Amino acid sequence: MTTSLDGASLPVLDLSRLSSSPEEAERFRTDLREATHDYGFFYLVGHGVPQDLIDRILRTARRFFALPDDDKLAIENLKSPHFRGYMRIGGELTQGKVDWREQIDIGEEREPHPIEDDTPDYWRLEGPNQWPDALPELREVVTEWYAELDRVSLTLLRAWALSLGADEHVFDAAFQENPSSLLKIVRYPGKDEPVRGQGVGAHKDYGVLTLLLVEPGKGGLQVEKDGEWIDAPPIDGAFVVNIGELLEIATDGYLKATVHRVLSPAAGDDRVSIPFFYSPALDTTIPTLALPAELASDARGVTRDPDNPLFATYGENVLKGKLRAHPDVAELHHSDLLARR
Ligand SMILES: O=C(O)CCC(=O)C(=O)O
Ligand SMILES: [Fe+2]
Repeated sequence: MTTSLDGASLPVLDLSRLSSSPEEAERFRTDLREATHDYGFFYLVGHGVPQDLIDRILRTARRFFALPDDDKLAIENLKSPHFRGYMRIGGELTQGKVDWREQIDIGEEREPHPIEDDTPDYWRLEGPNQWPDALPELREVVTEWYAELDRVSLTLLRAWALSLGADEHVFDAAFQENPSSLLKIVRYPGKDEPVRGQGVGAHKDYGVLTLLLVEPGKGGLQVEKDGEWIDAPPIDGAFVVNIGELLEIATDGYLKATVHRVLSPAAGDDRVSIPFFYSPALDTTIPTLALPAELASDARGVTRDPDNPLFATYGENVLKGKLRAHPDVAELHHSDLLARR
């Protein structure tokens, strides 16, 4: 069974069960499948990411946001055609409304992809990061974070594959060469308002799976379930994990990319969170799994929303999201794309 912890509103799964007996590993995989079929969200413990690294990345995040504006704006995302770098409060839209958060977006460190006439548009997302000169340790800790979270993510992805009756390695190829994972380090400032407003608006994540770290004690994340919002406060030492649109596509809706949002903290408070979006190469078209009959009968089909078309090619799906969320970067660097779309 899934562990239950006081106050946990979502299933809690212990990843170390996978390295216990084969029977226990099998039970873990069933729990994983059920949690992501029913909720699309769960808490992950037993993941093996050192607490010291968790503390260090949270501390470094706080130091980054405490830098003078000039240091942060030196790496503003408006300077990057690849949507990388620091975004000031008000720079982002979800469902056409302003998100009340500042953040730094960091991707895989690459050279810009060569662009010719027939190059698919999404290759524009590939390129270098912008790192803050004023905080060199950010790059060090983020590099370690990527290595740890890649490991946890691949372990989860293989467990999903097995639990869905597929080959354990069915998704491996897409993640081995040129993965395009993305890390956001986010701060939600407090706001004085009668009803808690939009920290980040209701959305689904674009990719495969998200590992979210939230500062202890900082609520605000809400997850949609049967038309209601469930609070998902952080549990010390646990990640909040959710699946993205690509796994919904891969399973014809058997697994669910669940809508979630963050409410702004109250005035005088703020909240730091660090979502890691584990993602394949931009030109990956995610394979559709042939589910065993007993699961296939529970597949709900992929969500059809005219305001949010889902694309099976990851680059298309993420470019859709970036152009929509960061219209200022899009206008500045990709006006030709906007005109064409
Ligand atoms: O900050 C959080 O807790 C969640 C952020 C999120 O959902 C996102 O950036 O996609
Ligand atoms: Fe999200």
